[in-house]
Amino acid sequence: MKHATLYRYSLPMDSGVILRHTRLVRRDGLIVKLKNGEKVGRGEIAPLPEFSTETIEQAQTQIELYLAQWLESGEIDWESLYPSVAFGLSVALAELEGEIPAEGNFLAAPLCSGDPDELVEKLAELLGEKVAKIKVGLYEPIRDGIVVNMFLEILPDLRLRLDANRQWTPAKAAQFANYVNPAFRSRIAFLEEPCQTPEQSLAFSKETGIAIAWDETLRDEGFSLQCKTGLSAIVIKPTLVGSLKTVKAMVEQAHTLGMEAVISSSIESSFGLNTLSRIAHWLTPGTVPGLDTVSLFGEQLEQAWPGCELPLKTLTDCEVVWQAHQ
Ligand SMILES: O=C(O)CCC(=O)C1=CC=C[C@@H](O)[C@@H]1C(=O)O
Ligand SMILES: [Mg+2]
Repeated sequence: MKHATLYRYSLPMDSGVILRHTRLVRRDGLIVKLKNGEKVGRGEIAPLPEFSTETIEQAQTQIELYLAQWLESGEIDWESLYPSVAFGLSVALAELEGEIPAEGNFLAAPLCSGDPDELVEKLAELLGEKVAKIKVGLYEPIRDGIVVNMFLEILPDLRLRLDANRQWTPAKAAQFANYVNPAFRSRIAFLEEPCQTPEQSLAFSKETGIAIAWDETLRDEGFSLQCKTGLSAIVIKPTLVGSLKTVKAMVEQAHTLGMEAVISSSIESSFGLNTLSRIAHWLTPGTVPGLDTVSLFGEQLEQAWPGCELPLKTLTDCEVVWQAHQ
Protein backbone atom coordinates (compact mmCIF):
# COMPACT_ATOMS: atom_id res chain seq x y z
CA MET A 1 0.00 0.00 0.00
CA LYS A 2 1.20 3.51 -0.86
CA HIS A 3 0.75 6.42 1.55
CA ALA A 4 1.58 10.09 1.11
CA THR A 5 1.52 12.68 3.89
CA LEU A 6 2.30 16.37 3.61
CA TYR A 7 3.31 18.36 6.68
CA ARG A 8 3.60 22.13 6.77
CA TYR A 9 6.00 23.80 9.16
CA SER A 10 6.54 27.39 10.21
CA LEU A 11 9.70 28.02 12.20
CA PRO A 12 10.69 31.28 13.91
CA MET A 13 13.89 32.88 12.65
CA ASP A 14 16.58 34.64 14.60
CA SER A 15 15.71 38.34 14.72
CA GLY A 16 18.33 39.62 12.27
CA VAL A 17 17.84 37.47 9.15
CA ILE A 18 17.52 39.73 6.14
CA LEU A 19 17.14 38.28 2.66
CA ARG A 20 17.64 40.60 -0.31
CA HIS A 21 15.19 43.28 0.78
CA THR A 22 13.07 41.93 3.59
CA ARG A 23 13.44 40.54 7.06
CA LEU A 24 12.65 36.83 7.23
CA VAL A 25 10.62 36.50 10.41
CA ARG A 26 9.42 32.91 9.91
CA ARG A 27 10.51 30.15 7.56
CA ASP A 28 7.65 28.16 6.06
CA GLY A 29 8.06 24.86 4.30
CA LEU A 30 6.64 21.43 3.61
CA ILE A 31 7.85 17.94 4.40
CA VAL A 32 6.61 15.22 2.11
CA LYS A 33 6.53 11.71 3.50
CA LEU A 34 6.02 8.76 1.15
CA LYS A 35 5.42 5.18 2.20
CA ASN A 36 5.43 2.18 -0.04
CA GLY A 37 4.90 -0.98 1.99
CA GLU A 38 7.61 -0.91 4.64
CA LYS A 39 9.76 1.65 2.82
CA VAL A 40 9.66 5.32 3.83
CA GLY A 41 11.11 8.40 2.15
CA ARG A 42 10.95 12.04 3.19
CA GLY A 43 11.97 15.28 1.53
CA GLU A 44 11.67 19.00 2.25
CA ILE A 45 10.05 21.54 -0.07
CA ALA A 46 10.91 25.05 1.06
CA PRO A 47 10.88 27.78 -1.60
CA LEU A 48 13.00 30.67 -0.37
CA PRO A 49 11.28 34.08 -0.60
CA GLU A 50 13.09 36.46 -2.96
CA PHE A 51 15.20 33.61 -4.38
CA SER A 52 12.64 31.03 -5.54
CA THR A 53 10.24 31.91 -8.33
CA GLU A 54 7.42 29.97 -6.67
CA THR A 55 5.68 30.73 -3.38
CA ILE A 56 4.99 28.21 -0.63
CA GLU A 57 1.29 28.26 -1.57
CA GLN A 58 2.06 27.48 -5.23
CA ALA A 59 4.45 24.73 -4.15
CA GLN A 60 1.83 23.23 -1.85
CA THR A 61 -0.88 23.24 -4.53
CA GLN A 62 1.50 21.58 -6.98
CA ILE A 63 2.82 18.88 -4.65
CA GLU A 64 -0.72 17.91 -3.59
CA LEU A 65 -1.58 17.33 -7.25
CA TYR A 66 1.56 15.33 -7.93
CA LEU A 67 1.26 13.24 -4.78
CA ALA A 68 -2.18 12.19 -5.99
CA GLN A 69 -0.59 11.25 -9.34
CA TRP A 70 2.20 9.31 -7.62
CA LEU A 71 -0.37 7.35 -5.65
CA GLU A 72 -2.37 6.65 -8.82
CA SER A 73 0.29 5.72 -11.35
CA GLY A 74 3.78 6.41 -9.98
CA GLU A 75 4.43 8.58 -13.06
CA ILE A 76 5.79 12.10 -12.56
CA ASP A 77 6.28 14.75 -15.22
CA TRP A 78 9.44 16.29 -13.77
CA GLU A 79 9.71 19.03 -16.40
CA SER A 80 6.57 20.79 -15.17
CA LEU A 81 7.53 20.96 -11.48
CA TYR A 82 8.76 24.02 -9.59
CA PRO A 83 12.43 23.57 -8.53
CA SER A 84 11.66 23.31 -4.79
CA VAL A 85 8.91 20.74 -5.45
CA ALA A 86 11.10 18.71 -7.83
CA PHE A 87 13.92 18.68 -5.28
CA GLY A 88 11.83 17.67 -2.25
CA LEU A 89 9.84 15.05 -4.14
CA SER A 90 12.91 13.54 -5.82
CA VAL A 91 14.66 13.32 -2.43
CA ALA A 92 11.64 11.55 -0.88
CA LEU A 93 11.55 9.08 -3.79
CA ALA A 94 15.33 8.51 -3.64
CA GLU A 95 15.07 7.91 0.11
CA LEU A 96 12.30 5.42 -0.52
CA GLU A 97 14.67 3.48 -2.77
CA GLY A 98 17.60 3.85 -0.35
CA GLU A 99 19.64 5.77 -2.94
CA ILE A 100 21.07 8.52 -0.72
CA PRO A 101 23.90 7.25 1.48
CA ALA A 102 23.37 7.88 5.19
CA GLU A 103 26.68 9.56 5.95
CA GLY A 104 26.69 13.36 5.88
CA ASN A 105 29.37 16.03 5.54
CA PHE A 106 28.70 18.32 8.48
CA LEU A 107 31.99 20.23 8.14
CA ALA A 108 30.16 23.18 6.64
CA ALA A 109 32.03 26.42 5.93
CA PRO A 110 31.23 28.75 8.88
CA LEU A 111 29.22 31.77 7.85
CA CYS A 112 30.87 34.75 9.42
CA SER A 113 29.11 37.92 10.43
CA GLY A 114 32.33 39.95 10.64
CA ASP A 115 33.33 39.32 14.24
CA PRO A 116 36.84 37.81 14.13
CA ASP A 117 36.63 36.34 17.68
CA GLU A 118 33.50 34.42 16.77
CA LEU A 119 35.15 33.06 13.62
CA VAL A 120 38.33 32.04 15.44
CA GLU A 121 36.15 30.05 17.83
CA LYS A 122 34.18 28.39 15.03
CA LEU A 123 37.35 27.56 13.09
CA ALA A 124 38.99 25.99 16.12
CA GLU A 125 36.15 23.43 16.09
CA LEU A 126 36.70 22.60 12.41
CA LEU A 127 38.50 19.34 11.79
CA GLY A 128 39.10 19.56 8.06
CA GLU A 129 40.00 22.37 5.70
CA LYS A 130 39.74 25.83 7.30
CA VAL A 131 37.39 27.64 4.98
CA ALA A 132 34.82 30.25 5.99
CA LYS A 133 32.28 32.37 4.15
CA ILE A 134 31.82 36.12 4.55
CA LYS A 135 29.14 38.29 2.99
CA VAL A 136 30.52 41.36 1.27
CA GLY A 137 28.80 44.14 -0.65
CA LEU A 138 26.58 45.22 2.23
CA TYR A 139 28.81 48.09 3.34
CA GLU A 140 31.55 50.15 1.68
CA PRO A 141 33.87 48.00 -0.48
CA ILE A 142 36.89 49.43 1.32
CA ARG A 143 35.52 48.16 4.62
CA ASP A 144 35.04 44.71 3.05
CA GLY A 145 38.63 44.77 1.80
CA ILE A 146 39.91 45.64 5.26
CA VAL A 147 37.86 42.87 6.92
CA VAL A 148 39.12 40.27 4.40
CA ASN A 149 42.76 41.34 4.96
CA MET A 150 42.27 41.20 8.69
CA PHE A 151 40.92 37.63 8.68
CA LEU A 152 43.57 36.34 6.30
CA GLU A 153 46.31 38.01 8.31
CA ILE A 154 45.15 36.74 11.73
CA LEU A 155 44.51 33.19 10.49
CA PRO A 156 47.32 32.05 8.18
CA ASP A 157 45.73 28.69 7.33
CA LEU A 158 42.32 30.18 6.49
CA ARG A 159 40.81 30.29 3.03
CA LEU A 160 37.80 32.51 2.43
CA ARG A 161 34.70 32.25 0.33
CA LEU A 162 33.12 35.64 -0.22
CA ASP A 163 29.67 36.46 -1.55
CA ALA A 164 28.71 39.86 -2.96
CA ASN A 165 25.29 38.81 -4.36
CA ARG A 166 25.88 41.05 -7.43
CA GLN A 167 26.00 44.19 -5.30
CA TRP A 168 29.03 45.92 -6.87
CA THR A 169 29.51 48.09 -9.90
CA PRO A 170 32.86 47.40 -11.63
CA ALA A 171 34.28 50.51 -9.88
CA LYS A 172 33.22 49.29 -6.42
CA ALA A 173 34.54 45.79 -7.09
CA ALA A 174 37.87 47.31 -8.12
CA GLN A 175 37.93 49.40 -4.94
CA PHE A 176 37.47 46.22 -2.90
CA ALA A 177 40.25 44.41 -4.76
CA ASN A 178 42.63 47.36 -4.28
CA TYR A 179 42.31 46.97 -0.54
CA VAL A 180 43.05 43.24 -0.51
CA ASN A 181 46.72 42.56 -0.05
CA PRO A 182 47.88 40.98 -3.37
CA ALA A 183 49.67 38.25 -1.38
CA PHE A 184 46.31 37.21 0.10
CA ARG A 185 44.30 37.06 -3.12
CA SER A 186 45.03 33.39 -3.79
CA ARG A 187 43.55 32.57 -0.37
CA ILE A 188 40.19 33.82 -1.52
CA ALA A 189 38.87 30.42 -2.63
CA PHE A 190 36.26 32.31 -4.61
CA LEU A 191 34.12 35.43 -4.58
CA GLU A 192 30.49 34.65 -5.49
CA GLU A 193 28.90 37.02 -7.97
CA PRO A 194 30.90 40.23 -7.41
CA CYS A 195 29.16 42.38 -10.06
CA GLN A 196 25.73 43.03 -11.50
CA THR A 197 26.40 41.05 -14.69
CA PRO A 198 28.40 37.84 -15.31
CA GLU A 199 30.51 39.67 -17.92
CA GLN A 200 31.51 42.34 -15.40
CA SER A 201 32.34 39.66 -12.82
CA LEU A 202 34.54 37.80 -15.31
CA ALA A 203 36.33 41.04 -16.24
CA PHE A 204 36.88 41.73 -12.53
CA SER A 205 38.45 38.30 -12.06
CA LYS A 206 40.71 38.76 -15.07
CA GLU A 207 41.94 42.14 -13.82
CA THR A 208 42.46 41.18 -10.18
CA GLY A 209 43.33 37.46 -10.25
CA ILE A 210 40.60 36.85 -7.66
CA ALA A 211 38.71 33.62 -8.46
CA ILE A 212 34.94 33.91 -8.80
CA ALA A 213 31.96 31.55 -8.49
CA TRP A 214 28.47 31.49 -9.98
CA ASP A 215 25.40 31.32 -7.78
CA GLU A 216 22.65 33.65 -9.13
CA THR A 217 24.06 33.29 -12.68
CA LEU A 218 23.19 29.57 -12.69
CA ARG A 219 19.54 30.60 -12.67
CA ASP A 220 19.78 33.19 -15.46
CA GLU A 221 17.49 32.53 -18.42
CA GLY A 222 19.34 30.52 -21.07
CA PHE A 223 22.45 30.00 -18.95
CA SER A 224 24.83 27.18 -19.82
CA LEU A 225 27.96 26.38 -17.86
CA GLN A 226 31.23 27.02 -19.66
CA CYS A 227 34.88 27.18 -18.70
CA LYS A 228 35.92 30.81 -18.21
CA THR A 229 39.19 32.25 -16.96
CA GLY A 230 38.88 32.94 -13.25
CA LEU A 231 35.65 30.95 -12.76
CA SER A 232 36.62 28.29 -10.23
CA ALA A 233 33.35 27.06 -8.71
CA ILE A 234 29.59 26.89 -8.87
CA VAL A 235 27.41 27.16 -5.79
CA ILE A 236 24.48 24.79 -6.10
CA LYS A 237 21.36 25.43 -4.04
CA PRO A 238 19.30 22.31 -4.77
CA THR A 239 16.02 23.88 -3.59
CA LEU A 240 16.46 26.49 -6.35
CA VAL A 241 17.77 24.03 -8.94
CA GLY A 242 15.31 21.13 -9.11
CA SER A 243 15.35 17.35 -8.98
CA LEU A 244 18.20 15.32 -7.59
CA LYS A 245 18.89 14.19 -11.16
CA THR A 246 19.34 17.82 -12.28
CA VAL A 247 21.56 18.54 -9.26
CA LYS A 248 23.70 15.48 -10.06
CA ALA A 249 24.04 16.53 -13.70
CA MET A 250 25.12 20.03 -12.63
CA VAL A 251 27.76 18.65 -10.25
CA GLU A 252 29.07 16.29 -12.93
CA GLN A 253 29.25 19.07 -15.50
CA ALA A 254 31.22 21.31 -13.12
CA HIS A 255 33.63 18.51 -12.29
CA THR A 256 34.12 17.66 -15.98
CA LEU A 257 35.01 21.31 -16.62
CA GLY A 258 37.50 21.26 -13.74
CA MET A 259 35.40 23.43 -11.43
CA GLU A 260 34.45 22.89 -7.84
CA ALA A 261 30.75 22.28 -7.07
CA VAL A 262 29.63 23.49 -3.65
CA ILE A 263 26.32 22.23 -2.26
CA SER A 264 24.77 25.16 -0.42
CA SER A 265 21.71 25.88 1.67
CA SER A 266 18.62 27.85 0.72
CA ILE A 267 18.01 28.27 4.44
CA GLU A 268 16.18 24.95 4.79
CA SER A 269 15.18 23.67 8.25
CA SER A 270 17.63 21.47 10.16
CA PHE A 271 15.80 18.51 8.58
CA GLY A 272 16.54 19.77 5.06
CA LEU A 273 20.11 20.69 6.03
CA ASN A 274 20.74 17.13 7.19
CA THR A 275 19.62 15.88 3.78
CA LEU A 276 21.85 18.41 2.03
CA SER A 277 24.86 17.36 4.11
CA ARG A 278 24.29 13.77 2.93
CA ILE A 279 23.94 14.88 -0.68
CA ALA A 280 27.15 16.90 -0.31
CA HIS A 281 29.04 13.93 1.11
CA TRP A 282 27.70 11.73 -1.69
CA LEU A 283 28.07 13.98 -4.73
CA THR A 284 30.87 16.39 -3.77
CA PRO A 285 33.23 14.45 -1.47
CA GLY A 286 36.25 16.54 -0.55
CA THR A 287 34.41 19.86 -0.94
CA VAL A 288 33.23 21.71 2.16
CA PRO A 289 29.51 22.43 1.69
CA GLY A 290 27.90 25.82 2.41
CA LEU A 291 25.42 24.71 5.03
CA ASP A 292 26.12 26.82 8.10
CA THR A 293 22.66 28.36 8.29
CA VAL A 294 20.94 26.55 11.17
CA SER A 295 21.86 29.35 13.59
CA LEU A 296 19.66 31.73 11.57
CA PHE A 297 16.68 29.84 13.04
CA GLY A 298 14.99 29.99 16.43
CA GLU A 299 14.01 26.29 16.28
CA GLN A 300 15.12 23.06 14.60
CA LEU A 301 12.87 20.55 12.87
CA GLU A 302 12.69 16.78 13.34
CA GLN A 303 16.45 16.14 13.03
CA ALA A 304 18.99 18.18 14.93
CA TRP A 305 22.03 19.66 13.23
CA PRO A 306 25.18 18.37 14.98
CA GLY A 307 26.27 20.71 17.76
CA CYS A 308 23.17 22.91 17.50
CA GLU A 309 21.34 23.38 20.77
CA LEU A 310 18.24 25.15 19.49
CA PRO A 311 14.95 23.52 20.57
CA LEU A 312 13.74 20.71 18.34
CA LYS A 313 10.22 20.64 16.96
CA THR A 314 9.03 17.29 15.61
CA LEU A 315 6.86 16.55 12.62
CA THR A 316 4.10 15.42 14.98
CA ASP A 317 3.96 19.07 16.16
CA CYS A 318 3.33 20.20 12.58
CA GLU A 319 0.05 20.46 10.74
CA VAL A 320 -0.77 17.63 8.31
CA VAL A 321 -2.11 19.57 5.32
CA TRP A 322 -2.76 16.63 3.00
CA GLN A 323 -2.73 12.87 3.13
CA ALA A 324 -4.00 9.97 1.07
CA HIS A 325 -3.29 6.33 0.31
CA GLN A 326 -3.81 3.91 -2.49
O1 LIG B 1 26.46 29.23 0.82
C1 LIG B 1 26.57 29.20 2.07
O2 LIG B 1 27.65 28.96 2.63
C2 LIG B 1 25.39 29.45 2.97
C3 LIG B 1 24.13 29.89 2.29
C4 LIG B 1 24.15 31.34 1.85
O3 LIG B 1 25.15 32.00 1.96
C5 LIG B 1 22.96 31.88 1.27
C6 LIG B 1 21.79 31.18 1.26
C7 LIG B 1 20.59 31.75 0.81
C8 LIG B 1 20.53 33.05 0.45
C9 LIG B 1 21.66 33.95 0.62
O4 LIG B 1 21.47 34.70 1.78
C10 LIG B 1 23.02 33.26 0.67
C11 LIG B 1 23.64 33.31 -0.72
O5 LIG B 1 23.41 34.28 -1.43
O6 LIG B 1 24.37 32.41 -1.15
MG1 LIG C 1 25.44 33.25 -3.00
